[in-house]
Amino acid sequence: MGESANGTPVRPPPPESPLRNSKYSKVIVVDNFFSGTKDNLKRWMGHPHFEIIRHDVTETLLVEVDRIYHLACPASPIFYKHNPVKTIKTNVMGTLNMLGLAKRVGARILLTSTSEVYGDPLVHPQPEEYWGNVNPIGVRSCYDEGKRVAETLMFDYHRQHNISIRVARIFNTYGPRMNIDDGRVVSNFIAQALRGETMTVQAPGTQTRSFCYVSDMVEGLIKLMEGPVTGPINLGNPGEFTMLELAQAVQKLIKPSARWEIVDNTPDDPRQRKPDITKAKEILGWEPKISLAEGLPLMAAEFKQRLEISDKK
Ligand SMILES: NC(=O)c1ccc[n+]([C@@H]2O[C@H](COP(=O)([O-])OP(=O)(O)OC[C@H]3O[C@@H](n4cnc5c(N)ncnc54)[C@H](O)[C@@H]3O)[C@@H](O)[C@H]2O)c1
Ligand SMILES: O=c1ccn([C@@H]2O[C@H](COP(=O)(O)OP(=O)(O)O[C@H]3OC[C@@H](O)[C@H](O)[C@H]3O)[C@@H](O)[C@H]2O)c(=O)[nH]1
Repeated sequence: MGESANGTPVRPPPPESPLRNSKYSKVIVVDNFFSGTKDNLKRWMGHPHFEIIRHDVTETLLVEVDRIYHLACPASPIFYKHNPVKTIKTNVMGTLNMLGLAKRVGARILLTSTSEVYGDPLVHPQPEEYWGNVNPIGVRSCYDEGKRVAETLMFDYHRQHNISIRVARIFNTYGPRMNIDDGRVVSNFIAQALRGETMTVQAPGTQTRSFCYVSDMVEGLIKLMEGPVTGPINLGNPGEFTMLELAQAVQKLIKPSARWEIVDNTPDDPRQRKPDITKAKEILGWEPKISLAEGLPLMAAEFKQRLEISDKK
């Protein structure tokens, strides 16, 4: 038995499934398309080892798999606050169903938890040992308390049923193919600047976030899934920026004449956030490679294409 980051023993992987022995990996995407879109999957459609199932994870799912990346959840604050009861159901019942599936087929399961489990953190930067500062009855609770329960379920299934688990605590991640109207800050600022709209900096503007480019995140998730520890492990880019600094970076990149205004914020917005990624570096040999200055232009170029904005405009 190996030892995990938090001292929880890691059980040996379940017996080899027939899928593990096949020459190629097969991927089954399960999504109810609440905030996602099939457009992002077009290039894989028709591939013999790729399949999509329209399914809501709050319902039971019967498939044969040996790895489960459990990402399904509304993730943008405007989406998760839109139907908070559904958000918490997705976190609780969705995670229970995915754990039930993992138990039935002997699969390893990875949960994409979040930096939001640290709430409005009183420790900075945030290490995995920090228990957080979360409002249990606020407008964000459906998401942050939901993810905290999802983590609890993961570890209870691990201890009680010997399920092989991995828990990633993801910090703000961005990149091409995000929903243009997703509502999160990087996509908002880029879309607003490209459309010639005023960027909406929510008050006070001095709150900080650390932004990780999507390809770095995917690499981190795969390393965690195939690595030796259960986690929880922070995955994120430690570069820390205020929202005003982000607006300035987008202005410099897209249009010097782009403007921003300070608008009202919603309650319980964390004032600071930055991952301590010592564990990810030491245990997984992972750290992000793409800085915000490198990632923003890649995202802006793809947003331009989708918004059909030419460089001459
Ligand atoms: N991007 C980030 O900054 C970030 C940070 C921390 C954690 N996460 C987590 O990573 C995961 C992916 O986030 P994302 O940023 O790619 O968001 P996203 O909205 O692009 O992806 C979430 C996906 O889950 C699907 N979904 C939602 N509810 C579902 C349900 N009940 N059944 C089936 N599918 C459902 C959506 O349709 C969408 O395709 C989420 O679990 C999120 O909480 C993301
Ligand atoms: O238009 C906007 C949108 C957001 N913001 C600010 O930008 C900061 C980041 O907001 P986002 O909505 O992008 O994301 P948050 O950091 O609040 O939450 C995210 O955290 C990690 C994940 O789990 C989720 O993807 C999401 O909950 C906040 O301080 C918010 O007030 C703006 O200034 N303007």
